[in-house]
Amino acid sequence: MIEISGLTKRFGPFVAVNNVSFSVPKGQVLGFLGPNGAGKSTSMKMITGFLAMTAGRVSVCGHDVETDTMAAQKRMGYLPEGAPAYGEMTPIDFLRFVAEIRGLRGADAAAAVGLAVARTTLGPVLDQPIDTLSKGFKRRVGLAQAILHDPDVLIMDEPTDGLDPNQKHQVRLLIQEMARDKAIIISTHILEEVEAVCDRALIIDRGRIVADGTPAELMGRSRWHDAVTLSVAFASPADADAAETALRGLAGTASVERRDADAGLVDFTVFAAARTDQSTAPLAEQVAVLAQEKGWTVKALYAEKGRLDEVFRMLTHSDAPDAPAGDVAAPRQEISA
Ligand SMILES: Nc1ncnc2c1ncn2[C@@H]1O[C@H](COP(=O)(O)OP(=O)(O)OP(=O)(O)O)[C@@H](O)[C@H]1O
Repeated sequence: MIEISGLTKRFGPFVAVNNVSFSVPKGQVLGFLGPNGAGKSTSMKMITGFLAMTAGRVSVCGHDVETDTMAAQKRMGYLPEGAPAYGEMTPIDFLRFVAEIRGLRGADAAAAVGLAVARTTLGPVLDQPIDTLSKGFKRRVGLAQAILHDPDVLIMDEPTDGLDPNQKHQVRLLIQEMARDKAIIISTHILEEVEAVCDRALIIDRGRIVADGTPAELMGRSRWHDAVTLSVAFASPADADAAETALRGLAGTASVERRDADAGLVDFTVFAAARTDQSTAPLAEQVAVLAQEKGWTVKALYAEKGRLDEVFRMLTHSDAPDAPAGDVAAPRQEISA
């Protein structure tokens, strides 16, 4: 439903988005991750046709965003960053206005506005000027206008920004519910959100894609992937030393960290070696079997899927200094009408 190839944006000599290509099929929620200034909002503005691209091509439901902008925008809902414009309007007037420009009339418009209001629980503030609303309600007005015409494609720039935990949960449920028959791109800084709602994540850094995979695949790149932490009570320090040696000797172990607590309680974190042979037992199982064989008094044991924040830090930079002007996709040839 969304096809993007070679998407590039320069601001003077600065390259904000650098030769980005990906596609999103129906039914997929794609998470767009990256540090501040990575190029997420700029990409979303180009995908939705609100910012001219320097090079590349974007097609939405078969419509070229640059040459067939209106048709592409009809199929899209867009939640930009920040609050909706027209702050002096009330949410109900704003949504009726959006329904009208989306071509909805009469009962269809009323039904669409009613459904969007219900889905974003805007009922209590419908008659209050948007400027006077809390950040969370402003965000929900933006969300309501994006979903109003039930678009096939939804592009949402930090949809849960400014929402309290209950509202975040509600919006994530709404995204999951809508995902079945839409292609959705969301940008977010909240890594739990990626695990909660995204089927796939793209990490973008300094305008380039640096990772593309399911949340599980990305977590698989973490040092913490399959790591096992266990707390064991030992009668003597010598027993703890022997246990550490045994843990280090397991086939699946890459390394072991040890933290001695009071009263003979020791925490071990056993990091997993890359599992090349799938017929060997997972590390958690190897550790559990060892603990049972040795008769350790295990107080707690858990395995981790991996840590997305660690993968994010590994792949991205915390700042976005000026990118070099070279090494950029060639500008697209002008297409004559
Ligand atoms: N109109 C503009 N003129 C010059 N530079 C711009 C313009 N718009 C964006 N940029 C620059 O492009 C880079 C990417 O910005 P963008 O807003 O896309 O980042 P982002 O990934 O959305 O960041 P954030 O997470 O902070 O929202 C930034 O360095 C930004 O300063």
